[in-house]
Amino acid sequence: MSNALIKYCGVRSLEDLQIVSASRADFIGFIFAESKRKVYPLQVKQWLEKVDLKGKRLVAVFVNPTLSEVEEVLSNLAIDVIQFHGNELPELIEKTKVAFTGSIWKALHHHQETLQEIDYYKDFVDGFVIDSRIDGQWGGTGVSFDWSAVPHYINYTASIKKALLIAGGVNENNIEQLASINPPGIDISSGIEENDRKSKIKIRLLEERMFRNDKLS
Ligand SMILES: O=C(O)c1ccccc1N[C@@H]1O[C@H](COP(=O)(O)O)[C@@H](O)[C@H]1O
Repeated sequence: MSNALIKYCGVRSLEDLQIVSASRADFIGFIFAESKRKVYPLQVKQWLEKVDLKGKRLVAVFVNPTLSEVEEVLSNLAIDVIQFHGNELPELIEKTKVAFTGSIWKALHHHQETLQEIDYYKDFVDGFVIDSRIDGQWGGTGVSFDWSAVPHYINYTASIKKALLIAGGVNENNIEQLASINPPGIDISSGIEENDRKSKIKIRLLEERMFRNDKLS
């Protein structure tokens, strides 16, 4: 059984939103950055008026935004978490906190010095998303990193009392392997898509496998 929180990210249509709202996700993410998954605040606002989120929390994902881009999203949408997925500086994070009382997560790419990067950001954010490092791309790559490093991230973020989500290439075929390492959170975008749309079938398979032994525990 897994206790991991789930974030389904990269919702880019009303249909995607309806599908993930009916899932077991805890968080729903929208990409406000250059990506095939990019969405706009007013568009998302219209979708949200038509869908019951069933208590799921909303995450706004940015890549090196200006403060006014962040403010535009916050003024239109009831965002619970901001995820900074670029190389944002602590100054921007601090300015964001003036108008935002929700949680802030910093996404970092897995490499030799990611634990030092966690240290650098730890006083400014509430949690971390660890994603794969792929040249020329910030996220949404569909590529996993070497999960033998995940226990180090779990132990370190627990010791500093920060949230942790593992991202990058998670799908219905490898979810059991990742869930068995017990990360506190799992973040998925490409792995629940079919032809650039969120897939009910992939989500059902992934959740069946992730929570396979729930009834036995
Ligand atoms: O999903 C995107 O298009 C994206 C673009 C720019 C920055 C972050 C993006 N998504 C984040 O990437 C991981 C999930 O990636 P994957 O597709 O499951 O491998 C997750 O943190 C998303 O928030």
